[in-house]
Amino acid sequence: MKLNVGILGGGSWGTTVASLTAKNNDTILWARNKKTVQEINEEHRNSKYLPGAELNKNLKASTSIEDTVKNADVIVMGIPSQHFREVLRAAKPHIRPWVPIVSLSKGLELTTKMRMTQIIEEELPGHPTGVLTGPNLAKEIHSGQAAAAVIAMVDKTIAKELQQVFSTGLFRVYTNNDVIGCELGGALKNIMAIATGMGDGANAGDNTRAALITRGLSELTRLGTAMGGRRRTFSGLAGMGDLVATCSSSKSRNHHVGFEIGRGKSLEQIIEEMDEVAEGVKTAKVVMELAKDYKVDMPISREVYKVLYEGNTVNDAFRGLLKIESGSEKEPG
Ligand SMILES: NC(=O)C1=CN([C@@H]2O[C@H](COP(=O)(O)OP(=O)(O)OC[C@H]3O[C@@H](n4cnc5c(N)ncnc54)[C@H](OP(=O)(O)O)[C@@H]3O)[C@@H](O)[C@H]2O)C=CC1
Ligand SMILES: O=C(CO)COP(=O)(O)O
Repeated sequence: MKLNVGILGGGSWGTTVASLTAKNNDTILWARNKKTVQEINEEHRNSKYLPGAELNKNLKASTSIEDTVKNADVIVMGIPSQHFREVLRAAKPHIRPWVPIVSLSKGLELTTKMRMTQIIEEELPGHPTGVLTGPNLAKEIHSGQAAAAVIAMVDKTIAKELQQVFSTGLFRVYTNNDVIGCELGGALKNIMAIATGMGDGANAGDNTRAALITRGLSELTRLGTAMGGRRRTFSGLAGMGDLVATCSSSKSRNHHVGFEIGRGKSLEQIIEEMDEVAEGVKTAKVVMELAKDYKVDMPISREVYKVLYEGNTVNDAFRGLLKIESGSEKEPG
């Protein structure tokens, strides 16, 4: 069945997902930047975020939130987490009552510690909500490389319908009804990507990266399950899958932040030089509070936080991790 899809956010991921859904559905992408909208409509490109990528010719873009969402059968939010709520509020008066809202974002709101689907439920109660997540580096999907993702929704029937909307030949979408776990997997792995980036930038080696990924998985599983996610979810695409892709890829913005820190640059300079979002930088702050709230030990996240915000060096971080007594791998998390 062909649906009307309204996607908010013309960055690298919002544009990528819009180009995928435009293959089989009528899709409108909202971007606030007029030049981006004009370029998508006239040249089928978004050169700011996806240089060199050719977008689906059926994709239409608009600077009007109202026009993007008013006839939509599903709304997709590709807005970075710290701006998610303000854009959703702007769209709210124009959204029909029953329409499902799917988040693409992998972060937590700094001021409230909320997940994006919690924000949707708070701002638009009664709408089915979900998240599309997984190991999905936008630039690879544009180069025609195969990838798998998860659509997580509590309502299995809607999840199955949306599975069809997002799936294309090379983009394979699975369903999952653990929204909390899927959403937390995507947000928490970004901190681990900063950690492995730091190691890679400082030439720490492949063994170190593997140790960080593996212990990172146990760390994010510990917090994720304490917050209500299912353990099994963290070993799936939204957990381990995304963790492995992001922690080992120079295409990841979070890995890039860590890498440049590992090479000696300051966080301020790195952010200044970046045009795209690295969600893990803010998520690291939220996670320190969540770790306290849920009484969960998060040693890797803590060391990343200290480097980002307390002036510690990458060497301090690795020394800090090595000082911790190594327990048994059999223990929970
Ligand atoms: N890129 C990827 O590979 C993937 C990203 N994600 C997640 O998707 C989410 C979106 O990221 P991504 O597309 O990569 O981000 P980008 O940094 O590529 O783009 C950000 C987009 O958000 C817009 N934006 C920023 N601030 C505001 C605001 N205050 N109001 C309205 N629009 C705003 C930008 O508009 P403007 O250009 O006008 O500034 C731009 O369109 C993130 O949470 C990310 O973690 C998930 C999977 C893969
Ligand atoms: O989430 C992503 C891939 O799944 C994208 O990661 P970055 O935001 O670090 O680029």
